[in-house]
Amino acid sequence: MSASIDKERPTVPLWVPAESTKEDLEYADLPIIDLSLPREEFLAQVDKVKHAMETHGFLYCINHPYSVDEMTRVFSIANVPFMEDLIPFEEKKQYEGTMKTTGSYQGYKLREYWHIDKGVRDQVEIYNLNRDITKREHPSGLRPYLAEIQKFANNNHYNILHPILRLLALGLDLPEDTFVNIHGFDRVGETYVSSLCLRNHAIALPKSIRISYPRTEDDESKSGGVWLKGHTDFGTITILYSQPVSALQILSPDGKWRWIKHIENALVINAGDAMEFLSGGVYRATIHRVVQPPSDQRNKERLGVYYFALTDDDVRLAPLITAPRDRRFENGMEPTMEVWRKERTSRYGQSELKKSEEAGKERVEEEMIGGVVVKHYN
Ligand SMILES: O=C(O)CCC(=O)C(=O)O
Ligand SMILES: [Fe+2]
Repeated sequence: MSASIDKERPTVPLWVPAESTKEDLEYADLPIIDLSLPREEFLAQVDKVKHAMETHGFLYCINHPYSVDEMTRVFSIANVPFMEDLIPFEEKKQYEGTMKTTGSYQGYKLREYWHIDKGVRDQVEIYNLNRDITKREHPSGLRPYLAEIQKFANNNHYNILHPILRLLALGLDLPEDTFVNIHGFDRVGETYVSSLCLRNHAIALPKSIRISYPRTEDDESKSGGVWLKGHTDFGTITILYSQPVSALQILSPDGKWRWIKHIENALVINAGDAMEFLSGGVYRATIHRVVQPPSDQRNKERLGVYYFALTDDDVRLAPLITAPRDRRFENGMEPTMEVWRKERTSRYGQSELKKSEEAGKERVEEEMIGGVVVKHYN
């Protein structure tokens, strides 16, 4: 719904997404889960979810509670943190996150904070809010929309995350609410509502401020067109609202990178480290990355909306099943969610990485976190 139709909501500059690519890309073939089915039919999708999470670690969900028009409004609000005429750079600096010192991801991640490869730094801007939006103050330009963002967080938590967690628990023959019980909305923890903006062209704004976030051809070639290095997410489940600028790729079990196809108003769901640990390695935290879009979308802005779910901070990331396939930590040595997220957050894109010594894996870099090898892929 355009802001002007709804009289009760504050107006917001309309976000107009790019058109989908016409290029014939090699897409990952992922199953689709329907969130709108009645309970019995919904739960009958368990085998499909289990298989997807065991192999790809990714799947799509359709029929989530927000309509296409409501999502246009959400994307428009998600773009506000990146609009320099609403939130100038000086104010952004004031709300910059303290990832490195506190391991918390709330606030801005400004451009060029991460190292990608060969001295090339990222051009990605992120604004993260805790699911409880009152935890921190937000830039003035975003304040008119906070009630809607809070509603969006609640909706993600109860109407998307929890139903998926039920299927994932049943897929491990655990009681249905096993994962739901450790993802309390009101518990201490850091699930994030996140918007992420990758601008790859110069835009002219009023007041003749020119903001240009282009990557030079030299940067593109040094980093092999990688905008966000291959990584696993560190939480349990990531909910990503499908958007039309193709750039997300997953590393398939056969070692090939495949593109994620845009499906109108669908969600792309993936498992992260914490889900892999809790499921004893049954569900895979799949490596994914963001690369330069296909040629017909190269000059388009790319705006993403996400809900990054983590368990409650005090949960120990030990396998919940009696016969784990894979144990990443020694029995009893598993970190809590709080320790894992802080370590991962403070080190991501900052720490020294070591080139992998495995043959044929020269583009893989590694670091040790809590006794576990974390890999980064270019
Ligand atoms: O923007 C995307 O498509 C994925 C971003 C991502 O992987 C992340 O922020 O963890
Ligand atoms: Fe990710």
